[in-house]
Amino acid sequence: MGCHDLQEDPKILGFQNKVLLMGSPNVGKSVFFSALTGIHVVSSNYAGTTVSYMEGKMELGGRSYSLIDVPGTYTMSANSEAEAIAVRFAQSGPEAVLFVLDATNLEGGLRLALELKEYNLPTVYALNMTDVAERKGIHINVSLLSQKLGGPVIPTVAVKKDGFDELKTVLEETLQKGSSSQESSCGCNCDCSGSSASSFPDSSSPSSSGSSSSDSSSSDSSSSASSSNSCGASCSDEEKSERYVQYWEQAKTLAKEVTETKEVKPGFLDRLGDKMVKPWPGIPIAIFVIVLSLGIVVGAGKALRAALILPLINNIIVPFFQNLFTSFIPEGILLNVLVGEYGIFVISFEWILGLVIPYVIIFQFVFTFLEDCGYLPRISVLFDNIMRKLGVQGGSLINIMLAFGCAVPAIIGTRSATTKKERLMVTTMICFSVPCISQMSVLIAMTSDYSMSLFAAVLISAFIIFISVALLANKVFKGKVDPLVIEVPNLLMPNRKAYFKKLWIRIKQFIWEAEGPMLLAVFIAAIFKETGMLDLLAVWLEPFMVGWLGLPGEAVMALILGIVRREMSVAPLLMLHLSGFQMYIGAIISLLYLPCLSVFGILAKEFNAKTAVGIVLLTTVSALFVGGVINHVGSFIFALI
Ligand SMILES: Nc1nc2c(ncn2[C@@H]2O[C@H](COP(=O)(O)OP(=O)(O)OP(=O)(O)O)[C@@H](O)[C@H]2O)c(=O)[nH]1
Ligand SMILES: [Mg+2]
Repeated sequence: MGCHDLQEDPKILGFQNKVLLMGSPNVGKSVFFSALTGIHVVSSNYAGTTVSYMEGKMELGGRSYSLIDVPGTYTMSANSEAEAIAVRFAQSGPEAVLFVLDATNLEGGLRLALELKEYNLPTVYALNMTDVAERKGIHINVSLLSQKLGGPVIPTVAVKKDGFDELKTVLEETLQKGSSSQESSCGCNCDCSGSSASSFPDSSSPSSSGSSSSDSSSSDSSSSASSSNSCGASCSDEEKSERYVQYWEQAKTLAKEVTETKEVKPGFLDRLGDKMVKPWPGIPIAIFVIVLSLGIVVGAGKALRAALILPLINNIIVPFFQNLFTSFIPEGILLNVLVGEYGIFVISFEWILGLVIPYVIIFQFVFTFLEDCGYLPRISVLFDNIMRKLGVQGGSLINIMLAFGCAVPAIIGTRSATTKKERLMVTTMICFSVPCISQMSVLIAMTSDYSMSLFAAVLISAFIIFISVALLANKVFKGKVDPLVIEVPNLLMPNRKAYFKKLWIRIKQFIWEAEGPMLLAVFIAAIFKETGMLDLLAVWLEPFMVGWLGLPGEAVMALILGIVRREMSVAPLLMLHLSGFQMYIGAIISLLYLPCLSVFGILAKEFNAKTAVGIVLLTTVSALFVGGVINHVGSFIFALI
């Protein structure tokens, strides 16, 4: 069964000498991956950071292996797309598994470890987070655990690479042994009758068997009625849930047997972490954290811009290029395209370096900290009830928060959603009403330079739009939303080195990925303005722009550039000396307006072209409709007072 399904997945089968990094979500797999392959992948302190797999080369004992960072899973029953990938890899004939256990939550990891034993794969266990376990007074009897699991167990602190030398040696030995004894490449070896418990050495005879001890003659797909591609999923639903309960029971017993917990007074972080998930004082703390984060981004971004970046642009960079080009290019269109009002060498600095970069950098500082300390899942738990009323789980808040950074990883992150409805709902909410930080930066500059209350009005409106979109989408999308299953991680002080590395990678990635499209938008703007095309278009579209939206005709530039990048749907408005009310209309249109080209691409890839086109049409129409309605209602009210 399983092996047949894999033929459809040549990419997964294609990797040579696979070693799988597996385990529950948020146990540190990606930190192992980065350390063992030298490839940096994002790791964050919440479940579901890795939703697709990563492959990297790892050298051990003179041989090269493909190390695969498999998405974290709670079970092998393929409940989400991320779990389905894990199942497919387990069935793809890997040479070995490096299974990461979290020492502070052994039971959950063991449940999955026992289930994975059905696949008969040579396995090395890394008992990670032993630093946090120690802080909590948790002591684990490593040799007993190793006996019970029938495979080597190595204690580690991944963020400090503690235990890695031993881990590599043991993994190398296991791989050598495995390559001489491995027979089958499809290890699926489960027994729906419940005797799969035999894959777990009996606790009364701890040393009796190893990871390859399970009964290889037990049933395979022939016993199955189901067509799912998971080993365990070949059983009927009833059998599956029986097996699930069985594994829980075994994991619970085993965890109890090997764990000794000393009473230690919980430290400050543990106490704070517990308090943060209770409505009191969790909700006031959450409001404080959100307001403080916003305050830091707005305040520090504005300060950085005013004190450093604007003087640099206005006094040094732009005059330099103006002098340079005027010295050898005669007055005319070419000079204007380069250094005129909308010149490429003027607005690329003013918009990209002056408006976007300062806020993006500070946002990443704050967000990466919240991500790595483990606060985001706490917000998810806290607001689960409210989010559920809107039609999604609290857990989806993590992806929604991620979208403030950029919608692209957030939409990819929705792969961890357990139902199609949840995925569609969250994606729609992100596309319609969550501004990315680039767009926010320009909104902050545009509205707060005018008045802080205008900025507050835009934020409140964005919140109302968010709720309305969710309620509407909840009616439109049929299906169910599963209850929240989220593991609240330990509250950690982020590891300084890992934090700065991730920050640097994110900023570099932003500049690398956003720079091209931003420059393209700047180029289009310069050509449109300086060749007179903008004026023509402005006259042509005047009835719509002025009559319906209440904006000057030239504001059409914002609508054109907004197709390329979201922040460019606001930046051109800065040049137009708008009134406060017009700025508000422009801000709301930009909030609702179509997502940028990259988002369009990812929607087409993750869903299909129809969904992508549908979202683009709906966002555009609703932005222009709502903008016009605000203009007319507002003008009517102003006329009355
Ligand atoms: N204190 C401490 N933190 C760790 C250790 N190992 C990993 N972490 C942190 O734990 C968090 C989770 O690590 P990840 O590597 O993202 O976990 P993952 O298993 O890849 O998670 P998913 O991709 O969600 O399945 C990160 O914030 C890491 O920095 C450790 O041994 N000690
Ligand atoms: Mg990961």
